[in-house]
Amino acid sequence: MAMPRHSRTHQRSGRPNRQNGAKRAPAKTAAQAPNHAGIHLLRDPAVSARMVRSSGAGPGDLVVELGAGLGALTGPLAATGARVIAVERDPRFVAKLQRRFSDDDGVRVVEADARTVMLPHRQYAVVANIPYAISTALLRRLLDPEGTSVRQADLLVEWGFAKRMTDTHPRDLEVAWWRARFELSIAGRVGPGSFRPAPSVDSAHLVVRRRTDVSRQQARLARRLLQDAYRQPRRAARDVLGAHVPKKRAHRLLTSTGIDPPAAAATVPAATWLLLAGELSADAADAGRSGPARGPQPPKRSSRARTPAEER
Ligand SMILES: C[S@@+](CC[C@H](N)C(=O)[O-])C[C@H]1O[C@@H](n2cnc3c(N)ncnc32)[C@H](O)[C@@H]1O
Repeated sequence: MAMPRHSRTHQRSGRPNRQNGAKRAPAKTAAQAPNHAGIHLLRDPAVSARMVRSSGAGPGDLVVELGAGLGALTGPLAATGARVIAVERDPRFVAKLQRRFSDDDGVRVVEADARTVMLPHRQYAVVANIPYAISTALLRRLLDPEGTSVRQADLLVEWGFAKRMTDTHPRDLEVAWWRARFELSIAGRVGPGSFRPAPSVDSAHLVVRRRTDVSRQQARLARRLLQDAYRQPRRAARDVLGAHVPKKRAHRLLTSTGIDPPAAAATVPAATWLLLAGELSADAADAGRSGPARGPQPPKRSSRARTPAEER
């Protein structure tokens, strides 16, 4: 990413808004009153250390830190020997970061909005204690299939948000689709005492890892199945799958994954649709075709749905 050591790539809006780092809940007491418009800085070095360790950052790696603040994560990240691009929107923090890391060639401070800053083309990791208000926007940005080459993201987000992202039955198609290509998991719960000032809700260390066990074709098929299932949640699972393979095959595949074929599509976990997409992808490969199987099928290998690991 060709950015100057300190580049002002985007104008700040100038509007006083809660996206400027607010951990959502308004302060209730003077002692809790947020500095810098509600920004909750990380003050627990154990949390920073866990996040940095989890990111796998090391020499030769490129890490983008979004919302670097005063550098609670930037410092430990730089200590791993990784190259760090610290993105921060607030010029007051930018100035402090620049002073703190002026002698460190491995850290580049960029004054920009994390939602629009140019992201690297080469593979990179993200580590961030991001404002709750922009969690969705950032995930959308980072996990855009066309967009970026993010390998892993370690994020501090609101606990409830992390639960929604890792739910067996994601409420939103978009989240289900992210989960077909990335593993989203909660690595730990982080209490308000880990931040200054303390927010009024718990946070989660959310880990997002690009899946290496899902082929492009499987992901494409999973998207189609998920779209159908989310758009017609009451439609029978066998009919959703039956739009892509003959009915008998759909029946067998669903049964082998423990799904009752007439069950409503909405009751099938997102992970199962991904598994089924793997089966369709294998069918297409077996048939020597590039697209999903549509017409009558050759004799089946096995009615047992293979796990993504077996697909490799
Ligand atoms: C919750 S604080 C975390 C700061 C620091 N990473 C830490 O853990 O102590 C969020 C930081 O993100 C910055 N920020 C807020 N909105 C941003 C945006 N859209 N783009 C870049 N930085 C932003 C804030 O100025 C603040 O420094």
